[in-house]
Amino acid sequence: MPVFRSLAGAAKQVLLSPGCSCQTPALTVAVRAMSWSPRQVNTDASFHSVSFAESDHPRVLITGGLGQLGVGLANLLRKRFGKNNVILSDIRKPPDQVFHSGPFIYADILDYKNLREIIVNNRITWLIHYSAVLSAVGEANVPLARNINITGLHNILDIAAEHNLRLFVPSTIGAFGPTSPRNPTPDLCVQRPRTIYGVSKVHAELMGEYYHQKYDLDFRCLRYPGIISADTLPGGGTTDYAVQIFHDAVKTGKFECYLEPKTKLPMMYIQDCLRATLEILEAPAEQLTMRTYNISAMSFTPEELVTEVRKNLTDLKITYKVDKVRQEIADSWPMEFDDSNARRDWNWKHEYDLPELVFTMLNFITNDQEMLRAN
Ligand SMILES: NC(=O)c1ccc[n+]([C@@H]2O[C@H](COP(=O)([O-])OP(=O)(O)OC[C@H]3O[C@@H](n4cnc5c(N)ncnc54)[C@H](O)[C@@H]3O)[C@@H](O)[C@H]2O)c1
Ligand SMILES: C[C@@H](O)[C@H](N)C(=O)O
Repeated sequence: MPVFRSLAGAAKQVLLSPGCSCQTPALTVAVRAMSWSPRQVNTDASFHSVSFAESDHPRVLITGGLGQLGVGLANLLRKRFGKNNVILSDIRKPPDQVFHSGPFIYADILDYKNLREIIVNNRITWLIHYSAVLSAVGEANVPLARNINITGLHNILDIAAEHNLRLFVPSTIGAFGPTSPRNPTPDLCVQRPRTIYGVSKVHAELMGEYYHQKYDLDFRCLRYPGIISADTLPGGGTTDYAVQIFHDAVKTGKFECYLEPKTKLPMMYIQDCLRATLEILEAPAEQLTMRTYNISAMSFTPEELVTEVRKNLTDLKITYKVDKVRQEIADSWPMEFDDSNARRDWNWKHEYDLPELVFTMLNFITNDQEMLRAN
């Protein structure tokens, strides 16, 4: 299903998901009141209840793991740390193949007690917080985005501080806005985003850095560009067109783009994104001069992407039907991302550029289609 064509539906689906305690404004308030009470975050508290030898493999929990990025990250981390040391979680039912590929658990980030139980019972040492409502769905449902991206994040920060966890929270190019320098956008500059998604991600960056400085929380954060993957669909963002084009090109030979042809945005192939995530998580603390880094691989416009796809699928037909909301968002985001600090501090290097990305995506989706036809 083309995710970007049914944002209202997607927002509704998250709202109505079993276990998601965010159905009405009244409930929202109740959740906030309840989830505050069990916390013992004060300056005298001893958060560091259990410590693990450095040589031990980390025990990892990934929240929001059934979205575009979580399953791929779990696969990568399981190869490195062992299948049973990486627990994938979400509030949705996992597909069979995910359920059978390693530990999966129900975890609602709005339920602090449930989170604490999972962290304690599974002796979690690294928390990777992927649950979020992305930019376009967030604009369609601000209360939901505020609840998941801000209230949920507060639970995550407190639980991580309380249990001395290494915490990774991704941020985004969407954490910048129209008054930020856009070409290129450095790590440190004006950040006045105009979406609830962007506002919540700036909040996450600042809160994480504050907890690091105040409570010694091992907070690590990367600002991801738009991520492109072949086997998982994006969850309702502004950059989703750059995934959908490959599926439509292979299946139907045509694609309708909701952004203008000259809209330039930073993008990255999923494998680079997940490898960067593992690298920042493993980087020795003394190498990190900052706790929030831009990472970058390539920038392109729809027009440039189409030109590259047509080198492989010459008959691809493109039409443009601009979506006002997403166009406005894209016009306020970085065009080129300056990631020189990541390259200097922990040796970040991307592997996929535009031709490599297009080749890999088309290959994957074409093979997938052929296998489907054969079965
Ligand atoms: N995909 C991208 O292009 C991109 C770019 C920049 C940053 N990011 C960030 O990376 C992270 C992962 O992105 P993604 O694309 O996989 O997101 P996604 O939208 O595909 O998935 C988010 C997941 O969060 C889950 N979720 C919703 N409410 C929840 C709750 N109450 N408790 C637990 N889980 C809940 C959803 O079920 C969903 O599976 C997000 O924080 C996102 O902001 C993604
Ligand atoms: C860029 C990113 O955060 C996400 N893909 C979105 O468009 O919302």
